[in-house]
Amino acid sequence: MKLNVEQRRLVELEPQGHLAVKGVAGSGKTSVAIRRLSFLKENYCFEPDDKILLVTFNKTLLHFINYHYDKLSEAGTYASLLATNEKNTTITNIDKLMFQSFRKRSNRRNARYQLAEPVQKRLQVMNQAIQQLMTAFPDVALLKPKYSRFLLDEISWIKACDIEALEAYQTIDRLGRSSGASGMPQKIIKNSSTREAIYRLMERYDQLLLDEDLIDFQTMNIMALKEVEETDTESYTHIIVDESQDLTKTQLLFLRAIHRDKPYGSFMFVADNTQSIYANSWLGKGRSYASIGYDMSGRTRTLSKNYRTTTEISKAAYGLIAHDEAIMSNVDFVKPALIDRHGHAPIYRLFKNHADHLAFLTDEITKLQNDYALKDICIVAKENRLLEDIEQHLTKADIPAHQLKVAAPDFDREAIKCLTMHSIKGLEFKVILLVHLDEGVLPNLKQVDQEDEATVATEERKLLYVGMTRANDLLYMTSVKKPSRFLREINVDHLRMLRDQKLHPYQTVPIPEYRLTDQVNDLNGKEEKVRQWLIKELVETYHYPDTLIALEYPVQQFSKRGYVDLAVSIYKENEKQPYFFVETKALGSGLEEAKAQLTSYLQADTQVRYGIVTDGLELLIFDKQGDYVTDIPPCQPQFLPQTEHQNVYHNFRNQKDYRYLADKDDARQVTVIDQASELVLDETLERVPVIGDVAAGVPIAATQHFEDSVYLPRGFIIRQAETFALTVKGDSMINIGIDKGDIVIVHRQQTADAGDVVIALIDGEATMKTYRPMGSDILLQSENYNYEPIIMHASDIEINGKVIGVLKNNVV
Ligand SMILES: Nc1ncnc2c1ncn2[C@@H]1O[C@H](COP(=O)(O)OP(=O)(O)OP(=O)(O)O)[C@@H](O)[C@H]1O
Repeated sequence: MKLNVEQRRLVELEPQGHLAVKGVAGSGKTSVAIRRLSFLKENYCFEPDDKILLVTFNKTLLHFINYHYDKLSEAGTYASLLATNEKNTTITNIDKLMFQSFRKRSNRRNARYQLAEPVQKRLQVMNQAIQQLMTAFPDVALLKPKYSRFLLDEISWIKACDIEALEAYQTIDRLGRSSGASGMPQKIIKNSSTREAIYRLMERYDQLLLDEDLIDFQTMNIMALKEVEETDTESYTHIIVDESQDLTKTQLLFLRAIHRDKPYGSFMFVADNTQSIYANSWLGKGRSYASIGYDMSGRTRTLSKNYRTTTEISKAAYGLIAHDEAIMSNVDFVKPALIDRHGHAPIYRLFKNHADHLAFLTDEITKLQNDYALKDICIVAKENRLLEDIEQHLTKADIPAHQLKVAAPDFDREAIKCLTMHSIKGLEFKVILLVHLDEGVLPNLKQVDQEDEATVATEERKLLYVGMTRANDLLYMTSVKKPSRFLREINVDHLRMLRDQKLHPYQTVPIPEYRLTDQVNDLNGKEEKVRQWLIKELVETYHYPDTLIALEYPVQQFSKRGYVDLAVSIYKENEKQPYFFVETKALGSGLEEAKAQLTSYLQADTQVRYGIVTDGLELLIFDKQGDYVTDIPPCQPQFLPQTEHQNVYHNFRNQKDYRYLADKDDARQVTVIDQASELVLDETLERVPVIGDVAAGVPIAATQHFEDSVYLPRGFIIRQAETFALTVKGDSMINIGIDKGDIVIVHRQQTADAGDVVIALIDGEATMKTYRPMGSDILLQSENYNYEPIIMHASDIEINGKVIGVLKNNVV
């Protein structure tokens, strides 16, 4: 991979303290971070105590980096990058790093704290603390065991923000959540007895845990921070933090504390706020670097090109975030730029039940195996529980699948990977299947107060964005029963129903936009919704004019007459005949019955070629033999009734051929298309009169009357006033493509150069020949071996003009 200029500059920047790198998904942030590590190691580690740290938030990303660069270094490309086992270089994740400091502190102080796991233990202690404090705060309705989960979250947030005093908590903006969960009796407003009660609750809860030698995860982080602030044992000359937007304030302060300030030292924060998906993150909520002690004025760089995904996937993903005011107005938002790499549009499917969903995944993955290795395919869901069924189902169908273990992921195993949206952050796979994008799952607003809905929805929208931007080549998205509201935010033009189809997923057409309503019986019918969606697709995506579409098309089956829901006809040799029949069913109502019905209609009509059945969620296309066809055949020019003459114009001035389309009823309506480039010429047309006939054989009498006109682009002629046209009689010029019935375009002139095709008058009769002067004689040469050349003295020949083009008579 060759870095672009901006990326290379960042890698090779002379280290001068702190720097923020903002970048969009897939812009090479991680790639830059890793190369930067190598650059600093080689050039800016002079002293024996100089050390470099590359830290990630996500553990899976850490493994992914090691996996990737292991591979690269095996290939000899980045031998110096595989530095994890070298003394002065550490690549690790923040939790591991902080846990080590916490352990050191515990050992130093001979303390035996354990993490309070599982969550039930913490809830139990929380309930105990609530009971003990209830009487002290009788008016705080939030102090109830039923809110213990919510209170745990709030306390975790206080610690993550390194809030060390009640006064600080009373005044801090509560970004990420403005109130209690759904049904909460009180808002957590500033300077309130509620905030005081929560703070005291935290102290009590921590003490109760400590009594059992327990601490929670956030306290462990605080202890780690204290350890490095107090002891100065661990320090790094250079620190690079990937995914900075996800770190809590405590974690960021920890990193600041282990950074040793040297004149050639550096601290690079790499971040993308659009991918900030954690409630407790600090910078990701739009807070400034100044809040953790770094002034970034003039110290920010941006990477805006997404190299990972195709233009089609990027457009869909950007369409999603463009809907979110909170994301767009964030000061650190970077507008993504597209690179020109094209592929399939993202595929979206909705299923009415789990069985259909699982069947689709199995079928599709079986097909995908023709193009991709299993390990390059990753199934992603919001929650682990949603992946379990799928994993089991695939395994039963002999498709190896496994949930990637966060602690020790095996990226090389030849099996489909299953991951949650959170743990896939920072990673990429050739094919991503984002499953269960169901309303209620994403977003899950069940526990959320109305006021907080927008905030939580932003977080979950970002989660979907993260998932979508993991795909290199192909992105599938699925929902079961009810699609996530976010899918409605993605313009349906960016999505397809199947990999090799142009068809967009079902979308309800508003009744005022229904087409062919004069043929519709019940505008409010359920089946009509699906039919109208398909009509819209046939017209807008497959380009059939609605004049070729008929509803309730009659089909005679022996003595019985049936009616097909929709028939598309085409013209063949100017005769209209049915091309395909369609049966539409109400949304999600299944296709079996419709397919049987349509098969009998196909048999009954001798001309129709294909049948299509759809219920909006599924669509089958088959021919008369019952063989399935990949896509609906698009409308082609020859399917339409002939309304134009189609001819070829050969331009002698540049020796190029053009398609010349003239309206049958109005010769002035002309379209000229360059045959090589297929581009339509956008030039003013000039009228050229057809003034008579010219012999291309024996001379015939020159006539001078206006019969007709042709219209030509201005660039084809030299001067309109000097241009005329003649209809060709005879066949003496056939070797250069001028035939009987063609119209030649002539520029009026009295002289000619050798080789010009001229109109010459001999004894008042016009003939067309190639002009060859021979001293005082002129040879007029036919371009047909059957005709002898004519030799005449120059004074006996009058040149009337030079042929500059020919409009062929034959229809193409
Ligand atoms: N200049 C480049 N030319 C070609 N490919 C590139 C370039 N820069 C990055 N890539 C590729 O783009 C993909 C994304 O890179 P990387 O993971 O470093 O981006 P990122 O900004 O960290 O992404 P994210 O934040 O979405 O995880 C990788 O496959 C990488 O190899």
